[in-house]
Amino acid sequence: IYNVAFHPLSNVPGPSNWAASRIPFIRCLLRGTLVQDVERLHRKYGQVVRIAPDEVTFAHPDAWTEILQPRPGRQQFLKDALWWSEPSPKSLINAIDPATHARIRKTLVPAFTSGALKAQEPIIQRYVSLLIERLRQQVHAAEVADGSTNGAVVDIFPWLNFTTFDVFGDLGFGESFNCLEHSEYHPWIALIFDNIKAIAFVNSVKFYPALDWLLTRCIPASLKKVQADHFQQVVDKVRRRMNWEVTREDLMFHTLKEAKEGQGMSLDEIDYTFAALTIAGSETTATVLGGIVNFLSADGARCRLLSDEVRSAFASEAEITLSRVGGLEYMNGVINEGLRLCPPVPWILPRRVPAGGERVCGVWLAGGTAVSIQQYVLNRDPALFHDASSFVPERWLAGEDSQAASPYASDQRGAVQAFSVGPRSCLGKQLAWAEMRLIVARLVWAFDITAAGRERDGGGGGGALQWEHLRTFLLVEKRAIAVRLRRRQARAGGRAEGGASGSA
Ligand code: HEM
Repeated sequence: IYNVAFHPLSNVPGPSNWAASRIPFIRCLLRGTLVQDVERLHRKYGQVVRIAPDEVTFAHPDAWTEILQPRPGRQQFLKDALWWSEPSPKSLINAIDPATHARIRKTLVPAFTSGALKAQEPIIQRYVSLLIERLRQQVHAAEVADGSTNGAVVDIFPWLNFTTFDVFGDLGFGESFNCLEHSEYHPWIALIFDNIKAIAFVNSVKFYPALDWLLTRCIPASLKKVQADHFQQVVDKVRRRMNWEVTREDLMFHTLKEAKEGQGMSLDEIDYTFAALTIAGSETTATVLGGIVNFLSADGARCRLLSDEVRSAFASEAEITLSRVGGLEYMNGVINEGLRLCPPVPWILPRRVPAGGERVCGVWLAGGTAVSIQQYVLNRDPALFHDASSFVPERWLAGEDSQAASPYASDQRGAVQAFSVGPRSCLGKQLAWAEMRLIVARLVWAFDITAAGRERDGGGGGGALQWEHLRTFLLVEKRAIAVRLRRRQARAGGRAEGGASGSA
């Protein structure tokens, strides 16, 4: 009764059972449906909703700057210790203290500049070429088997994951995970999603400190062992990388250089940071790519627009380089639309309102209140985007926001911040864009892509897979995206693949 009627947050809109206890939140978190359930609450109660006794969540464009962007005269909203605290030592991602975070981030920044990315391009290209080669082999094998030219049906999600993990393995540790080489998940990677799911479960226990001790002891020994083995593999990789005299400037180069000089990160911090980076730098990019392929495969007209743009921009596959793909306007629209509808971090985990309280999006909140941002919900808000749940790359094209006649003129493009903003925003944004551009361009250069099957429960959304049905356990759970890949066919005035040089 106190939480609902007398608590300082009792004036914030929201369902009374969520305001009364954490239980509805935890139930949805453990079911993996929190994002969809909170979306229903936002549509009913508005852009600011109380989703727990001490948490208010925002699907409001101003929340990005008001919560995450430090401003003069205002204290910073720090990451909520409940989600990011011990037992692990500090890493870039879980460091809460701004000075610790800034020290770790400063060490890593040189590895993520445009100059560094240029030097990393040959490594990224190598794995994108291997991806295309493996997919071509599948098409060839299927066509030989059934004596047709119908191509092959492929679940594309694992292949995208293989590529982003192999790229990160090479860039981060100097050794690929060899997923593409062996056409299967490295056993360590196969466990990552279970590990993330486990974190969601463990965190739900932390809401009840009195039970925490007991429930933590209920976590099966086998799960604890999986987590320990997982981490040990990163430690082994870091140690191997440290013993190599590598001159190329990969992601660990500057970190190790500073560590040798007794600066930057401690060994523990390096281990934990690179363990977190392996997931942050691979799962995320693969999710957006999966979303893009899913939507395009179900929309022949838009897929053709994209492949026409790519195929007419380059005379050969070898010409598809980072410096040249950046200028493809329709492709940029496709990727932006993928980031809008399929954000791999669908909700930004809570920050705490600083002591003394602050106003956020017009609502006064007491110090210590947890505040989170629902970017999946925000990006699909019909009040902010015309035809909000449809995949429409055109909304991002130059001029659409200034032509009064365009249905997308009033779209709030700035509300989409898939990489977040402020000092904790994504460090790998440029690397992610580079991978997405090269992979999307090379896929539509090489193949005509169509959806191979649609979910039987169908209805709305578009794509072989209904994105709205995917569960979230901090990150988005992956399900099969069955697409038919055919070697590209010549269109009027165009070239068939035989005319393209530089095969992978
Ligand atoms: C499309 C791909 C990606 C998206 C949409 C994305 C999104 C995000 C978001 C939303 C955050 C902030 C999370 C929070 O504040 O709770 C974040 C943080 C981060 N991301 Fe990404 N990410 C992507 C790819 C990558 C890649 C490729 C890397 C590196 C290899 C990377 C490294 C990081 C790191 C290190 C942080 C933590 C930064 C800090 O706390 O200072 N991400 N990312």
